[in-house]
Amino acid sequence: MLKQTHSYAFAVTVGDQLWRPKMPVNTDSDLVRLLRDGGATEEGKSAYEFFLALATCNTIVPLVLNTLDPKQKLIDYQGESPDEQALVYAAAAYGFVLVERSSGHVVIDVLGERQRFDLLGLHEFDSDRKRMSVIVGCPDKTVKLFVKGADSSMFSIINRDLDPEVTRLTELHLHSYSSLGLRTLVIGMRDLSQADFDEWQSAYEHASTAVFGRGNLLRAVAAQIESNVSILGASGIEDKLQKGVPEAIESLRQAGIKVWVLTGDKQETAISIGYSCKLLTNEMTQIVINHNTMEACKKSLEDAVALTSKLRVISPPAGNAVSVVGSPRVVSFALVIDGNSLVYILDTQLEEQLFKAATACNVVLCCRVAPLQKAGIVALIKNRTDDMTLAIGDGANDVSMIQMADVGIGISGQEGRQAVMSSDFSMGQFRFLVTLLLVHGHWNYQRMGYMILYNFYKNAAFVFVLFWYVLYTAYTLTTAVSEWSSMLYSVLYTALPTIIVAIFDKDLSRRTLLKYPKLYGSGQREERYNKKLFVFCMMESVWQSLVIFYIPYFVYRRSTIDVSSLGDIWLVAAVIVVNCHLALDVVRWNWVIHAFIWGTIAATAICVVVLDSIWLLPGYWAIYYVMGSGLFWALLLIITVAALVPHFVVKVFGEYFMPDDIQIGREMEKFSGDLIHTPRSEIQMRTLSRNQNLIS
Ligand SMILES: Nc1ncnc2c1ncn2[C@@H]1O[C@H](COP(=O)(O)OP(=O)(O)OP(=O)(O)O)[C@@H](O)[C@H]1O
Ligand SMILES: [Mg+2]
Repeated sequence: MLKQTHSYAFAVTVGDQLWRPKMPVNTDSDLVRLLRDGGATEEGKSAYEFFLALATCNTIVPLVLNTLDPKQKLIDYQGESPDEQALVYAAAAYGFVLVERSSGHVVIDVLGERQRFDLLGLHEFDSDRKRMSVIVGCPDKTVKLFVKGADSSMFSIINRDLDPEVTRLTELHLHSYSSLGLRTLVIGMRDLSQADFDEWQSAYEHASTAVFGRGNLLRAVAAQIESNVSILGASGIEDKLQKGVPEAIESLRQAGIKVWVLTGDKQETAISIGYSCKLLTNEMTQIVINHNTMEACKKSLEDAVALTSKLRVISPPAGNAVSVVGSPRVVSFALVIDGNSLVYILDTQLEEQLFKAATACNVVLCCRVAPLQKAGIVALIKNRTDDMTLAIGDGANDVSMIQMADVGIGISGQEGRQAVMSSDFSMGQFRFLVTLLLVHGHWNYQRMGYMILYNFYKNAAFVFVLFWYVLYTAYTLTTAVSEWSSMLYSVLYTALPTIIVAIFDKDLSRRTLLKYPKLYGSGQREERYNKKLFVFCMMESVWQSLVIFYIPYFVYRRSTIDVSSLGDIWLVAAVIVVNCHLALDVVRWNWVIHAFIWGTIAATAICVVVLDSIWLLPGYWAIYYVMGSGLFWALLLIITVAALVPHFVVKVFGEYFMPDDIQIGREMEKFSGDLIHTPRSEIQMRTLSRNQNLIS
């Protein structure tokens, strides 16, 4: 177990300079002594080779940094795997300081003595093999293979003839490390004879120069040489959770989002991390599926489905997480399933059972899964439900699932850029996901929903006005509104306010949305865009068009004004009505919205006057015939009021008698004094009808 504290155990002298690893590591004095003095004993030799393996079997690049003191330099280890960095720092602290790396060799300061090791071969780590290995030519002319990897993959390649006690003890230690939530690795070694090496070299050269299927050939060569390995030791590395992860998961779950965890880690580590991020709780019933045969997996899945449905019958559904005193206890389930079992389940007839069991559980935790299995799990949900899936991950092994999910998010961290490069959004910390979904997701949804409806409405309202006119022209499709005005209606008279409101308006503040994650449910219940709202907004546009058309029609029916003047009145009235309609729906006013809504109405008036002053156009002087009279202005006012009264009344009644969560939230914001004193649990929000899935 390697812990970082503040003591330097080792430094390297280069010329008159002192080189120190950048990260201070606390060391075990017994182990340091064993390494220094115990070269002759079996235990000392193993320890020596263990640290040599840590220093050589990696892809870390050492960088030498200057310090304020010209006599001191810091060695910074850079690499894509934070685990490898930790291990190389640990090796350095015990006297195996990686000083230099080139493509063909590494230089390691071994207990004060510089040694050059030839890198004869490197089988890179990949998440399917779950191990990596290097072939090293040592200064004493021996050739060694160092391997490190996940326990599951390492125990399958060890030399069974060697001391079984070592294996047993290693397994015991690994179990205790992973139960503490540490990420474990097993390190092994094999001495290669010249014949072994020659055989490997020719196979390796053949594979690495192959034009087709190079990856598979190289993997086969690696599998060939990575056998009969003897165990040198195991390591446990603390993988600290980022700040705010438990709180973020809690918020997401309150928002009705199902959180599933897919990790390449060992089962015990994954469960322990599940507890520390509060995804798993002691009240949960854990269903563990961890088998090596299809029959066993099938039986476990059937049992899981039966158990969840049986216990659900006697307890309320999962969505109703609020338990009332005296009511039956809410039974929540966590499904823990490992990659071995998924091999027999994904892409087979058992997939359906897995889907049933997983959706019946509150939490799903998949461990030791390969990258393609991660994508398979996302596809399991995506192909069977209408729910949206979101995958978030930080490593190269998360790329497939990020690409498979509807929304892919990459965390830019210490594990390289692959996840970020393949994602739709990238962020520095997991907790920012809450703001992305609950705040920006909510705002975007309500803006998009409203703007789609509003655009249908405003265009329909105007087109209906033109249509009513056609009824009086024997369906000849002549129009009272000039062609210029018809075109400018969409391009100028009503376009900009729509865009500005869609950018600036916010139905609720960021603070409220973050404080009450259940407000996110509005999107899941499709409250801002649905058939009912669509029909309602079409009815509004019919009503408003009737008001806009018929009031001037009846008023001027017996007058001498021509059809172009009437057309101008219809146009100006329509622009005022649809813009005032928008103004009625704006929640958060600012000067930009004011400027664009009222400015657009003013701009329309100016444009109409200018167009009617051009003697070449058909409606020349039309507006001047009517705008001089008070009747024209009174009409505009009457039309606007009459057109908007139903919208206003429905809005007021709806908000007063049937307020939805958003409206309650808005009122709370208005009386924010009360908001501060209202305990969170007293505010009842609706439960969700649909779920969304988040997979990380
Ligand atoms: N550089 C490495 N060298 C050797 N083995 C490694 C290395 N990195 C990871 N492993 C082993 O392979 C396993 C699988 O790694 P993988 O990157 O697929 O998932 P992970 O990093 O454990 O989990 P997560 O899915 O949370 O990123 C790890 O649990 C670890 O035991
Ligand atoms: Mg990883």
